[in-house]
Amino acid sequence: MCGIVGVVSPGPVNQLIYDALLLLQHRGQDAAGIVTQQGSKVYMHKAKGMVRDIFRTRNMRALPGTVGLGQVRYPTAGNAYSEEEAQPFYVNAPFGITLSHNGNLTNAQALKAELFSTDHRHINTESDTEVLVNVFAHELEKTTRGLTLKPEDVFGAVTNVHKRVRGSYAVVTLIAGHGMLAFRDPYGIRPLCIGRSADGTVMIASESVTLEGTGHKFERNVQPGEAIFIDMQGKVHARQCAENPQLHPCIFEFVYLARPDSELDGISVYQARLNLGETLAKRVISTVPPNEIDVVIPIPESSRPSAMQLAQLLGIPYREGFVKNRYVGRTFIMPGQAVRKKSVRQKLNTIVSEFKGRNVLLVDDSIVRGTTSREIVQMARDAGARKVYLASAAPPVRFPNVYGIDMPTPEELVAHGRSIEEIREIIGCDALIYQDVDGMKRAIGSLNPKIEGFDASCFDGVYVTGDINAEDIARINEARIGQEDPLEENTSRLAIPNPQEA
Ligand SMILES: O=P(O)(O)OC[C@H]1O[C@H](OP(=O)(O)OP(=O)(O)O)[C@H](O)[C@@H]1O
Ligand SMILES: NC(=O)CC[C@H](N)C(=O)O
Ligand SMILES: [Mg+2]
Repeated sequence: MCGIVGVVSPGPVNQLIYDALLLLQHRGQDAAGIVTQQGSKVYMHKAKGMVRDIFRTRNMRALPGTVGLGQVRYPTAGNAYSEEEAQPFYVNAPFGITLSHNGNLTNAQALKAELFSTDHRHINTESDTEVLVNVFAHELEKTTRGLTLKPEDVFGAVTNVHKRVRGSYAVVTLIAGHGMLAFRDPYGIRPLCIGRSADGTVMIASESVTLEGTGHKFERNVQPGEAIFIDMQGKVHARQCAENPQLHPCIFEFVYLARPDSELDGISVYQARLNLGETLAKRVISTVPPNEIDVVIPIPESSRPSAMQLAQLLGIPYREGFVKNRYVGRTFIMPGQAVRKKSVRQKLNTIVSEFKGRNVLLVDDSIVRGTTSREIVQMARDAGARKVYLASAAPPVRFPNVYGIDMPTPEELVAHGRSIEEIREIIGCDALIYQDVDGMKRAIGSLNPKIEGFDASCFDGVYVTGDINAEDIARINEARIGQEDPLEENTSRLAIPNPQEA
């Protein structure tokens, strides 16, 4: 789940894209990049790190032009350590194309071989995005004649991309001298929306908060399979390019990935989290009598709306017991288990008086590797809690994700192949309460009946593209394992240790 943005404007776009990337930073902390175009020349700056550290004044000055793209990266293919895999990606033919991608291609390796043997294109990194830009460039080459480019040519190329590419992809791309194109995979797994400002600037971005926060009015979501081409005059052309589009957005966006002040595919992320808290409250009652809970404490940041709603329904005080150091990023999207584990302690600290002598119910939005929960439960005990109960607003994460969330290895998921009691033992809490899969789907799906279904694969093992088997998962997993930072002593692919060893 990277964050992407594309802009066509009457004025300079460098600062606008920078501001948009700050509003997408929660979607990717490892690398960022901006590309702009002035005349027929393309300007790019990309590097590892957070947006604020990458773009200095001299870099911003070197990004002139009124059209551009930006990306914040959270790697799901290749690795976090290679600067070349930062986005956007550039290919020089045809026209000069730059592309930014949120998602993950599940047939990237097959496409890479095909690109070499059939299309005679060399792919130089392990990034699936480099594969994607080359497939698109090859298809655009085929649909265009000479130096003119018509919207039909662009739509023809996207139609062919949909035929060749599998997996999830929300994309913004710049075709030098011609305009900006955005498209979304036929299942709409990753989010993408379009908005406009009073001066006629058109912005396409991963989340609605990016549009609103930069002075653009949200117009609509890009439909699954749809392509939107904005020419250099700012005229918007749109076309459905997939044969059988179906809206199945990733449910984990609502659980954790997106900002609560965004609306994705007609659903307020905040309301989704409140609803999750409501259904979770009912499950808590059936496990722990509410009179045995003195206080409900959220695990900052993402669980707050669910915890608040749960506490209200149970009639139990909601208190802040952990203070978050705002200068430490999101731990789940950090690369490598060692850094994630260290960061939980750096990021959260207890207010001892909220725990001392109390039975506390901690609420988190999700438990994935269990890194956060194990540390947090221990911290609550160290602060003097009598009983520590833990509730998760999402069901157990039991299956790998192949669509743009970095959880490719089943063994690293604390809930994989384990009973709730076994997980409870590993986490070390006195009771563990999980949301159930249907409850989660109902809580969120009820907010937009038009949604045909969700990609909830990490919870239910059902892959919406229908073409993922154990072999694919092993291959995607292998590709990620091989990309670990050799300098990191404790890799992210460690199996969960026994409680005795922990
Ligand atoms: O079981 P784990 O592998 O630890 O992953 C789950 C945790 O990671 C996320 O928090 P994160 O710190 O990334 O971000 P947040 O501040 O938005 O909650 C999520 O909200 C859970 O707290
Ligand atoms: N999380 C994402 O969307 C990642 C995009 C792309 N697969 C990359 O690794 O750069
Ligand atoms: Mg969290």
